[in-house]
Amino acid sequence: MSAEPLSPSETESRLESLPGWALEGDRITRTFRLPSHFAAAALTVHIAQIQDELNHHSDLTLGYNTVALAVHTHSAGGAITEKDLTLAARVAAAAPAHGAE
Ligand SMILES: C[C@H](O)[C@H](O)[C@H]1CNC2=NC(N)=NC(=O)C2=N1
Repeated sequence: MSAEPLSPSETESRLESLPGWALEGDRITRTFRLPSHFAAAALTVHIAQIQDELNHHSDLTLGYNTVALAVHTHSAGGAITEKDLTLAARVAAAAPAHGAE
């Protein structure tokens, strides 16, 4: 998996296939809304599992019924890379089973 920086325009075009994800500053972000606090907490654990499996980690924020991610690649100087898009896709695939929108 490449850790080459993606340009902002390339990132924007790749995010078209990841609904709900957006480029904000130097990170890609998404906030999920869950049916309960417990469901939100469960999603954070699932995301932590995915992140350890990929050895790629977001800033992950648990709210009352929300889970927010902000991702970039530290080892690429904080740029967006393929690793961030892979993590975003894996989280997007896992979230619906937790009732996330
Ligand atoms: C040593 C370990 O491989 C690195 O610290 C990994 C872990 N998780 C990471 N996560 C993110 N987002 N960027 C990285 O560069 C990164 N590097």
